[in-house]
Amino acid sequence: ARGPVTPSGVYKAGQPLSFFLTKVHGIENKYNRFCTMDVKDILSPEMGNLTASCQFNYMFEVPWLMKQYPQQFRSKPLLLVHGFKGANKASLEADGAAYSNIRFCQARLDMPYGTHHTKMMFLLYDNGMRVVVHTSNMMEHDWFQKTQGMWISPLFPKLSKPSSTLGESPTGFKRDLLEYVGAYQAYQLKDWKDHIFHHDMSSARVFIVGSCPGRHAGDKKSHFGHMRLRRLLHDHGPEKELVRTWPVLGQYSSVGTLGPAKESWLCTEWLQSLATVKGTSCVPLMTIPLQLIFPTKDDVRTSLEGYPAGGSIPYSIHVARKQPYLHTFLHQWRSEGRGRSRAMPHIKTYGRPSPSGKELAWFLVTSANLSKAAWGAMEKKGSQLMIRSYELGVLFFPKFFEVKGAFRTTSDVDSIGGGVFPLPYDLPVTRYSKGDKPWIWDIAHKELPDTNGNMWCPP
Ligand SMILES: O=C(O)CCC(=O)Nc1ccc(C(=O)O)c(C(=O)O)c1
Repeated sequence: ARGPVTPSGVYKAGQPLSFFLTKVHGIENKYNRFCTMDVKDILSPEMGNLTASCQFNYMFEVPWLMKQYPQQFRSKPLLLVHGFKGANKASLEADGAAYSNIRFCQARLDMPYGTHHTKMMFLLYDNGMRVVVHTSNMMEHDWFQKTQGMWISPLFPKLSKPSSTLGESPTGFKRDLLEYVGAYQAYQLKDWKDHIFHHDMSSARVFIVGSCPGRHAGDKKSHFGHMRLRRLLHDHGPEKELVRTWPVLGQYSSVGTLGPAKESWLCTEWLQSLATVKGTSCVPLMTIPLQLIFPTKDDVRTSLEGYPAGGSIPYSIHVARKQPYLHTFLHQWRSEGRGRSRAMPHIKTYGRPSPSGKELAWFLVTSANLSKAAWGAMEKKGSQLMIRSYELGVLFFPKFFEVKGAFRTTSDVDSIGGGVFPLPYDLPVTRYSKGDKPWIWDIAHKELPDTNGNMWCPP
């Protein structure tokens, strides 16, 4: 099947879920034809006549980023929202100084060890606005041979006058996006808050799941991080009976320190949130299979990029050796259906698949890795949630896409379409083989050469 080939054709074919993977260079065309978009496709005039944009991200290669915009859009106002301080901030601002249309907003990071991880685009057109929530840094390597994900909003039409209530979606998208942007308390974001006020976002069918640094207590405790996900699953999640034996799935590209035992945070507080079902979080956690997908050393070694792919999978030996229990939950990166087994994951996704993997009760694509910094950790006997980083994701529930019960899924590119959820990887998952080790970026890997015939000798 030839399938759509223009950016707007591919975008339309991906509706209404609008969940895309980035184009992977160097693989067969068929794997880049459906539900895939490249950065230049997102910024194409076919998606709208751009008048201004805002890029929230962690890492920016400014000259490369400017070249991704069509020539006629390169002079439009561009705001870069980052979390850099000191020399890194000075270096980024120096890169931007060459472009008179670029302005900066430094996100405040008051908690130690926090990062501005959120990856989001605001695209303002002459006839509306679009929001993109994704997982790629604004640098060439992130859009070349990795598996990355994105949700691209519908075109939100302009309202005749600004409103915080008009233009609200069934999922509260406009209110939640405004709350997230408001959390920066940054004057440079005022114009973009006004643009959000000025647009009709009623067609958004996903929920915002964000994190922002701070100690969130009272009713704010459920506005961010894993407690936000717990609240949304409680209000809109699957029926307890449907998913009683279904695993909780986590897939990510980095891991923080999670504590000395699985009971410290992973299989208590965090799993409690992800295992929440409609109406209750009181589920017997011991009965819930936890399946974590994280690339093995060999997945990285034999990947399209070879060992250098591991430069974006920053799992440190100092963290890994403190938590050997984590390795009992690990599964390989497999994406035969999407042609991406060798395109290492920088995408982060979480969900509730059936044991066969043919059904899915909910799905989250987000910037959040498996870390307390990203998801938050309870303090003061669970009265407050402490989050260190900015993160952003969008959550898909079947009922908001007129699907009864669970999504039917596929990772086979030939059966994408018709309301089936296009998975980034193959389900059911594949356990680590005997002898498989998780990828660790700060130790040498010299037993076997990678795709390019090189070894990995970190400094
Ligand atoms: O912070 C932690 O939990 C441990 C260290 C770490 O994970 N750092 C990091 C920084 C930037 C990015 C990014 O690419 O934005 C990513 C990522 O996305 O994997 C990860």
